[in-house]
Amino acid sequence: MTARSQALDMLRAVARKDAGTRIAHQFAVDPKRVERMGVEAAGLYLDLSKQSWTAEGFEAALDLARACDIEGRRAALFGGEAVNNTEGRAVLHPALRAADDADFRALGEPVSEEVAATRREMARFAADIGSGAETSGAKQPFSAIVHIGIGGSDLGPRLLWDALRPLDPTIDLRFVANIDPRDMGEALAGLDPETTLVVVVSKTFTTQETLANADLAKAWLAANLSPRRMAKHLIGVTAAPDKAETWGCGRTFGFRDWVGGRYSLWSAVSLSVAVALGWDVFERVLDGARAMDQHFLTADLERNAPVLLALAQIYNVEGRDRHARTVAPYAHGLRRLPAFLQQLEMESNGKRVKRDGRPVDTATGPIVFGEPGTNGQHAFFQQIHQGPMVVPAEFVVVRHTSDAAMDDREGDAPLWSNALAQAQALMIGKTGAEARAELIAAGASEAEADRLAPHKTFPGDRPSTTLLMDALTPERVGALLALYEHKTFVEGVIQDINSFDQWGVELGKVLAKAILTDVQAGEPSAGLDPSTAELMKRLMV
Ligand SMILES: O=P(O)(O)OC[C@H]1O[C@H](O)[C@H](O)[C@@H](O)[C@@H]1O
Repeated sequence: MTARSQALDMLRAVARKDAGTRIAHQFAVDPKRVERMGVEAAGLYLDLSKQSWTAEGFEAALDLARACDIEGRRAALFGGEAVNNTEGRAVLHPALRAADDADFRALGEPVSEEVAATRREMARFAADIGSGAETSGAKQPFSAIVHIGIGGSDLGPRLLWDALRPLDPTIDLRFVANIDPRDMGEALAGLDPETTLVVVVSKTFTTQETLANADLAKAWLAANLSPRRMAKHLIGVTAAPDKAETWGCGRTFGFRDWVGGRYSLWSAVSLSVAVALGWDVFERVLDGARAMDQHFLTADLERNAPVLLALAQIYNVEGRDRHARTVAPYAHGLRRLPAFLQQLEMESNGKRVKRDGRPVDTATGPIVFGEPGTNGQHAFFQQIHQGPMVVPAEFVVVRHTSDAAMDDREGDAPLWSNALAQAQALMIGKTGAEARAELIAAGASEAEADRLAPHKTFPGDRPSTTLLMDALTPERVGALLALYEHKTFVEGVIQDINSFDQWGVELGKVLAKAILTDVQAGEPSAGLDPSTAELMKRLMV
């Protein structure tokens, strides 16, 4: 038996024992709990004291981390080894936010100089668009950007823009991901092709949705601009520049195969955001992520925010059979965080085999879902409070969400007090006796109180994590996303899986092509299952 499986078994055993004690009770028996389970990292504060683990459970989780050689795997990642072992690639997103004079190597090849050169190129392009030095085909300043991309080529940049955009931006930045033409139709509505820049973002430059949308945008430009002028409006961001140029991009910005799609927002993938926000703002995002990298690299495991966040999840999934997690960002600017995390975590760790191809011996990633607070409170939170299934919650709380809120006397207190209240309610709950006493106090008869009390009872003892930041600044947003990246990596290490491939998305793509071929031929191919054939026929009429 390996040290890892021994530690895993121990964690499961301790967690089963922990089930007999309530979270709220732990504060009484362990006065150091908040201190021990609260850590600061790169301007964020992480509170894990409302998780279900006892002091013993917390230690058992740390022992598991120690048994999994997190330090060794972390060194392999930062050292540019082939951590993505099914594709033989390094995984070096930290190199993208490192200092200019860093010396990262991917499989031994130096990469930092090229990273710095691309950053300089991006900075110049952003400055030139901003100043009007870089003009459209008609020699006018650009006033709008249409960013076309999907998955990792969409979610990160979109989140950055939502979180950091000014209320009245000088560049009208719009995102298009879906192959439903409605998405592009909405994005192009009201834009002037003469002053619109189209940025096509695709690592592979083969993604069906992105190419279909890029063709739509090109046709829209072509209806108004000459081919020579049009080239100035078409920018590619890709790891396959030849493909982008063949397609018609007048200029391309590159990144390498050691940048995974869902880890790519630190690269030229965020070009359109860097242009629209200004390069200095984007640089501050990188600074924040770099601060989190430093924390991850240097903090002891028991004070290491990404490690502890990962352990809380492993404890819930492995120890307590909790296979879902809800994320509630209490900031309108972070409303797409759940969608970003769905890709980051579920595409990274939703795996059935370990690095060596043998079946996993853990449950791997849980289902991640969420909505911004307070919206989610008026919808699915009912089930989080009273449903029979325990769903750990994660509250991301921002003291000042925007300048507008800071002008208000109460600031954001009405927003964040809701987050604190939800976490508290989940933990303390309300007993049947308390519910009954409240009903009686409100004038209900004994019989009525007996009838209604079970409906008004909250089991409580439901775990949550709270993440605090002072303001939605570029640095904090960068640190937050880097925190989640490293958390995802640590989970993958503990589960012994490759977090950096995504073969699970391939089969559907291949079958979609085959179905489209059938549709073009006018009938389902022989051998197609009857259900799919029937659905296809109904759609083809
Ligand atoms: O950037 P692209 O090559 O167009 O890929 C876009 C996305 O599609 C793929 O199917 C993967 O699931 C994602 O990880 C990726 O981010």
